[in-house]
Amino acid sequence: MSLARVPKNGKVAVLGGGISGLSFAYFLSKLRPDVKIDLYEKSGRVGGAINSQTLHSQDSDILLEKGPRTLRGVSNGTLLIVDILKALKKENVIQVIPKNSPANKKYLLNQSNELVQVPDGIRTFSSFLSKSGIFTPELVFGILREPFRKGVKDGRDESIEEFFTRRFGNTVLTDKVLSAIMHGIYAGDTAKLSVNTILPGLKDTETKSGSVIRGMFSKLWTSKKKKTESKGAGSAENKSEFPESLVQYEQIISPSANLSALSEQLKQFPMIKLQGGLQQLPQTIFEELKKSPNFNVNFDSHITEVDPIVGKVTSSAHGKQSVLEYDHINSTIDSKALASVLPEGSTALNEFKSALSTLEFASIFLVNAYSKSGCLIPKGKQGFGFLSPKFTKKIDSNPNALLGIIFDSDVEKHAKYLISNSGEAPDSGYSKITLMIGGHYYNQFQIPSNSRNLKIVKKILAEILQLKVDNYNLIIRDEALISDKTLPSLGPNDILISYNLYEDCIPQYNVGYGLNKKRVCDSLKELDCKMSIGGTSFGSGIGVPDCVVNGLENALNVK
Ligand SMILES: C=Cc1c2[nH]c(c1C)Cc1[nH]c(c(CCC(=O)O)c1C)Cc1[nH]c(c(C)c1CCC(=O)O)Cc1[nH]c(c(C)c1C=C)C2
Repeated sequence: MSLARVPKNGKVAVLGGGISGLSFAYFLSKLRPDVKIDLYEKSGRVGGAINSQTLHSQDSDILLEKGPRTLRGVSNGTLLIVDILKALKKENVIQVIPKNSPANKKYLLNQSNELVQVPDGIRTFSSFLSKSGIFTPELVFGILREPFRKGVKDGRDESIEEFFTRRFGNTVLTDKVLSAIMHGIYAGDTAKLSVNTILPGLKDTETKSGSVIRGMFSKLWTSKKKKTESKGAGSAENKSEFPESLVQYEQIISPSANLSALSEQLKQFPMIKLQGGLQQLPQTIFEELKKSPNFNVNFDSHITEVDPIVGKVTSSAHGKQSVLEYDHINSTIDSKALASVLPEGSTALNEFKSALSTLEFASIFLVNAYSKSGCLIPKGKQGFGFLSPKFTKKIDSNPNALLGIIFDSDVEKHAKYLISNSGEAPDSGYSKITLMIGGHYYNQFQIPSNSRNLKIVKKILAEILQLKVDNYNLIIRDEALISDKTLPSLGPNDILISYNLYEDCIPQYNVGYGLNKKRVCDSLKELDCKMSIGGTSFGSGIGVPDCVVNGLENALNVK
């Protein structure tokens, strides 16, 4: 069965006021202004994981991003986001980081606690090879042998680590490089993350060519040949470069979007941010939704039961219970939360519940640090930030469970406005960083207490960022406990440390995820019910742009 269209003047419930729920509500309200939309949000704010907070001191306002802060420039979701902000007259907050900006430099931590730049040219490539510890006879021998190793064609899922061990005979690349990249996207473990879900291109190449290296060379050759041929023929391909959902967006919702031109423009910018914080995105969408008489939001609302067959949502807010029936429910809450409010029922419903509950999550201890005198980022290491690899299979090879650190102030200082030509922001000498700690490590040992984690933070500042911590006065804030957003005036020797523990915040696309997602989709279809699901658990991916695309697809499916 496919999802039923919402009837004229029908009613739709959206569970979760994060970017996924808001995007779905926004697109549906544009496609079907007649439909009544009720949004249920458990907290008192919109945005979910996107959470920009401002602390006010006497002489400055300090913006702290507690969740995602930048967007990939080249992605379908970013095209939608930029077009939405333009349509809602917020294009003046869009900032971009050009390709050649120092803010694009990324570093990897090596085992001697040095930051080694990820190659962006020949000079950085040779220094990366020598300093990252990957240039070993083991790796060279592994690469030379790879084209002659037998390929496996059964499509069986395996971890990234298993795949690389099978193809290259060792884990040098995964331990020292890939594990870091996976820390920087999923906070996940290469020994568990699914190669079929996360790197499907690699698996595909092996299946088609029998070898990753041979397959890559053959792809390079074919694409070069295609380019020459199309140049010679002077032909432009007719097929749209965008998926059907974006084509429909341009046709129905935003006919003046010109996504092709926008896509060409954004290709120059690998990274996008919003002046005033990424929160501007959910907030702007929310302000637009609120203008509609057909939109209603229920804050502080706890969902106690969702019946996807009848379309019933039972919730309580401020001690009052409500039971309402809908023509459609779009759930964007995490899969565990959704499973916990589904009633017991048919085999298909139980199968749906069980598939939803299987997903693992990772938790993050997130610390924003700010110094007025700019002491936090090591000299000569400006850039986006650095990632810490696993180094080896042993859990104690990264005893601080550090995943990576973002150099927020470098990104802020090099951002340019997309629309106006206001140029680079003046350097006011401050530094601001975000430490990400924990992730998959917290699934292997107990999450340390906040005080233990703060000791780890000091150790990281001293040993990796080379800061003489004892010479500074640390102003420490547990943001979950402090509601007052004012700060004392900060001096040059003060360092603000603002921390939060986010439990179970990032879904882990581990081995078996693909099959499990299929179980979720199949059982949902079999239920013949009134529910679609979005969010990061079983939506289109983990990034903000993925959530927006997923919101559009779900809205188009019921329009
Ligand atoms: C250190 C931990 C983390 C850092 N970012 C995240 C974590 C867990 C979360 C995250 N980062 C990315 C995404 C996906 C976004 C999307 O698809 O839109 C998520 C959820 C993007 C990303 N970050 C890095 C890479 C290589 C990527 C993927 C490609 C891209 O968007 O360019 C690198 C990176 N992340 C962090 C650091 C410190 C870092 C590199 C220095 C922090």
